Amino acid sequence: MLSVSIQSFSYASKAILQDINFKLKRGNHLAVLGESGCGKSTLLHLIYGLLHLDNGRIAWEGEQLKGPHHTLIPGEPFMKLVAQELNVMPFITVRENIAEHLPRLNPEEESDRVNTLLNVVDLEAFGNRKVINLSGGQKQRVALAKALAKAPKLLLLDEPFSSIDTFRKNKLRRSLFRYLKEENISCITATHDAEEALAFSDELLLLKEGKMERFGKPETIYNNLKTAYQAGFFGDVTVLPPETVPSGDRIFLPHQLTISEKETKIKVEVTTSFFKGSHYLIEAIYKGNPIFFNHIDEIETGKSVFLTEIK
Ligand SMILES: Nc1ncnc2c1ncn2[C@@H]1O[C@H](COP(=O)(O)OP(=O)(O)OP(=O)(O)O)[C@@H](O)[C@H]1O
Repeated sequence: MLSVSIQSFSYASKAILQDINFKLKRGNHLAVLGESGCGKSTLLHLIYGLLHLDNGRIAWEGEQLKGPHHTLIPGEPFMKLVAQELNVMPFITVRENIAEHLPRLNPEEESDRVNTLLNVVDLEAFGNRKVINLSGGQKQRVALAKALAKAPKLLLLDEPFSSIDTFRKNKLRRSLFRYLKEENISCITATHDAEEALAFSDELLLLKEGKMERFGKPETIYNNLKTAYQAGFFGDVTVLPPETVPSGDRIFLPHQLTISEKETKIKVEVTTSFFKGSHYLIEAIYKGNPIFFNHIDEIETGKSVFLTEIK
């Protein structure tokens, strides 16, 4: 179990993180979601032990982590951090990179281990290629495999899929998170990608300006979004005055509103239809404010329709 309790952390005099408290069970995956600059990387660096925490306590299996003032080489040995600046060696092969820190006692075992990891990151065809000749996304995958080589207990991922195309990203995420579950490796991912956070995490931490906005199960948070800021992570937000909706819920994501055949209190005028593949996102105007809902077809600009909430 990882236990994080940060009263405050500042660079110089500027407070970056405040009152962050959570626990993460062994083998569970936490996604940290927040705007750029809200402190996601700082949180990972504090946990990893690159930054010193004066006001707070970070513990693993009940034991406090001492931080950089007490260790010669920054970083706890049982953790790995895959950061935005990749820790890969360009002039050696993918296999050599992954095997770099393995104990080299049994060549056959080592080779099997490298093969397993090449499979997890879908780089089997590139094992003997020098890293310098790989794309940015392929380098990110080498860095991931390298971080997993010595079987860490906790993996910290800072935007690990940022350079990877959608097709590969989905495949890689499924394969990586399945592997982490099988191996009982805890993982914390800093991300801007709400879809990824919902699909692959056991716990979700929403950060707002360095403070904990929400912490909990993704389903619980998503089904009970309390503010427009929280909802904004997951799509275009509509805020309606309470008198317009019988349930009294005022914050809506586009899938929660639909066209009503009957007259309702929410009469809107359509301004734009955005093609989303499986449906259209419709932007409309309600009493001078934008309102968003999903619809199967495009709707003519200027058309008036009535909306109702989907229960
Ligand atoms: N070494 C540093 N010295 C001073 N301020 C810093 C330092 N590193 C980061 N900051 C500031 O701390 C804040 C949080 O930065 P951090 O990198 O943790 O954010 P982030 O949420 O990871 O952002 P992004 O999503 O853009 O990577 C930012 O305002 C940043 O400018």
